[in-house]
Amino acid sequence: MAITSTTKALPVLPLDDEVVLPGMVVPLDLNDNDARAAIDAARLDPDAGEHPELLLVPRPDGKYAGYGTLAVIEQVGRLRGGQPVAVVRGTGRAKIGRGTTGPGAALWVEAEIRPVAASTARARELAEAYRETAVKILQHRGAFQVVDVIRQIQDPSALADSAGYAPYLTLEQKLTLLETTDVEARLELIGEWARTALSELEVTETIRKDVDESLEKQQRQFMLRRQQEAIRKELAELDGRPADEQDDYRARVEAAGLPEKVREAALKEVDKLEHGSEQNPETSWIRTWLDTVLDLPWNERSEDAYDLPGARAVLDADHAGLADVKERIVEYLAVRKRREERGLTAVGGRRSGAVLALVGPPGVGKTSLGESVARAMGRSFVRVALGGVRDEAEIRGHRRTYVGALPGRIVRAIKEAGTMNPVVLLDEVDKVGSDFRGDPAAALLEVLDPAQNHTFRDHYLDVDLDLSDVVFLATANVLESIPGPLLDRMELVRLDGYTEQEKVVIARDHLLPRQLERAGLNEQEAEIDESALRRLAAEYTREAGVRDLERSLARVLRKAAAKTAVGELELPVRVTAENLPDFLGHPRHTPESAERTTVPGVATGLAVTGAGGEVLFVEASLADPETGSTGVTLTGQLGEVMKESAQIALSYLRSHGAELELPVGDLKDRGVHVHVPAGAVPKDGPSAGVTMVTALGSLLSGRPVRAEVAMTGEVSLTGRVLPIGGVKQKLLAAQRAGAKVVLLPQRNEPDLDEVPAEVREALEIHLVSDVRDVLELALAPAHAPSPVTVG
Ligand SMILES: Nc1ncnc2c1ncn2[C@@H]1O[C@H](COP(=O)(O)OP(=O)(O)OP(=O)(O)O)[C@@H](O)[C@H]1O
Repeated sequence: MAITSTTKALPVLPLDDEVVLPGMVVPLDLNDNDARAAIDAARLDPDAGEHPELLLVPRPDGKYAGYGTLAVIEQVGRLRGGQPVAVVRGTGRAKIGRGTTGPGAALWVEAEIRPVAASTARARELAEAYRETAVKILQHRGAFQVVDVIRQIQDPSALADSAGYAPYLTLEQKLTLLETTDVEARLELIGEWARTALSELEVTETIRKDVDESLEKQQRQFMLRRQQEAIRKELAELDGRPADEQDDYRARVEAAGLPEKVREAALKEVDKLEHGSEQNPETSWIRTWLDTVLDLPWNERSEDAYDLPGARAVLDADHAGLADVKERIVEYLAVRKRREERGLTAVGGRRSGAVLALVGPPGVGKTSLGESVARAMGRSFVRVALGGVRDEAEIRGHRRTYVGALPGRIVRAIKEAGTMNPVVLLDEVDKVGSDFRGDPAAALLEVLDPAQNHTFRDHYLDVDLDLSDVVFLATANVLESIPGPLLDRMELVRLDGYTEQEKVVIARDHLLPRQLERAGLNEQEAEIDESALRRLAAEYTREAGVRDLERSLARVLRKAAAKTAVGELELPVRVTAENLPDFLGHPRHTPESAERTTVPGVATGLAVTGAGGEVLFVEASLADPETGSTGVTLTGQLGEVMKESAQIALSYLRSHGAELELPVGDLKDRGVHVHVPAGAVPKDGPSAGVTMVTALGSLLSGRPVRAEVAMTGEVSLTGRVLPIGGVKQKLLAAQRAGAKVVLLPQRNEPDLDEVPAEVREALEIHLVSDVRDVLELALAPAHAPSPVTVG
């Protein structure tokens, strides 16, 4: 029932949510009433040939569009599931005319078929531009088969209509394409929309890529870290090491509560670790470093618990005697406490009182006093041995780039202490040397300087360490050997040594109980009475401190234990002065002055060495006249100053010998030999002056030196006796050595106050200012036999 060649009556298939353009092939669900009615109607059309036609008309929002797509039914059948479908193919555009009638239940309209105009050059141009854009879009989406299809479409109009499949077009846009019958106009529209779509696609693509990349990096890092961890664990297991959380440095650093700067530095190293391979040698350095950092007690502080009477009680409990030393320590604590209470900070040129230095011979309790201070303050205690340290790196560590680099002793001490505010005892600061490896004393200075030590930097650690809460104490044997700048920072407390009585008390109250315990004996089983202790101190040991005394006690107790074990003795054991040789053999230290000074030319001097006070003997003899030398020969490891003393002594006797009625003529044509046997090498000093003069005077006069006399003092060229140091140590030594008379420079009189009364009473002390008096007092009367017996 054709109306015109270009107008056809056709059944309408309304499309509510799609637009089908010419050229498209679409399936239609025949369960839909409208669809089935239209398909049925088309097939009922008597004019319909092999391929019945119908009109697909968009009906957005329930309103029919003005144009529809002419379509042929390609196939009607059922899907595998039994669902009835028809496949239709769009073949052209038609404008919808007035309604008409036809078979079936469908709506029939008259459709004006719009023929496709012949393509123009402009249309082809637009078509190519569009094709390019469309291909790009398809390539973006990875629809490569569709790309082939698009490339094969020749007709510009058909190409434009292929956009019906494009997912980026809205229904509205597709409808517009349907209604735009002009091919060029349609290509312009679709070209424009496609370009917009493409650029949108490209932008989203870039964004996605960016996002992907960073996401990917994070994910990859995460994954790699996990893998690395797994590998490390496996390696650890293969090596038989436990694979624990110790390996998770990141977590450990995060959990450690490090100071911010330290945390940053540590995380940087963790990063390196996580990016490095297990084989990289740096990896093990980094781990060691991280372990060191994590081992430091960054947040640990012990609560200061010192009240001053309490502190004094602790000091008293740990040490016998030392009243003045304890007082100084308590004062020091009092000042410290007051400063802390006032919140006084280190800054501001505070210099004195920073470091308490305990100076004295070995075994007088310097180290154990340090421990007591820590106990009194309720702090942890560490000892840093500085003896023989010559390398700055010992104090401050090696840079990490060194093979086998380690942190310095200060950092190690803090680690050992386990708190940031321990008492650190710098032991033997006088034995710190310096050489080409830098100056350890300079590093120590920085450690001790309150203005600098809150940001102490160890070369290895390389992060600031706050040492301002550390209490530093120092010990030294010899004051003079402490490097000057360090000495400047120190408040000195001298421990000169103990008298015999003090040693007895220390032994009874402290050393003996400790040694009994070590020997596994109790007080009932073994008793060492005071007479034995006194003899131990006097005849078995000769020292300023009590170290040998403690060792001797230990030996006595070991012997006692052994003797009881073999049945030689029965418990309880009682050790007295009399039976002491049964345990220790004969005493080793008997007074030797008597035998040494029997010949003229030997005098007993007093000196201070690193071990405390000592007696020393100066021996003089005249050289053979044949040698022709008239000078002085010195032997016995004498220092420069001692040599000068000998020269001065000689000069003095040459010029004043006659007044002293000494036959100094001998000195004119005969050389003199002065020898100081190096029993204990005294430290260099001028205090042997009087001893040298006495030895020479004795030699020239033939009068021996009185055995019970010991002396010390510098001599000037005019024969004046000048003051010397170490009076207390020297007097203690004189008493230990069994001297009865001591000659001291007059100007040292004030120093006698420090000397324990016990010692002053035991010795006959003469204060002299002229060397004549020395000779007078020291030389035995002329032509009289020297008194050989000593009290
Ligand atoms: N006054 C004292 N009271 C009780 N014990 C003491 C006293 N003096 C020293 N001692 C004990 O003597 C021993 C030696 O002391 P310590 O090791 O502290 O000596 P030191 O002066 O530090 O020696 P060094 O300079 O060689 O380190 C320690 O066991 C210490 O407890």
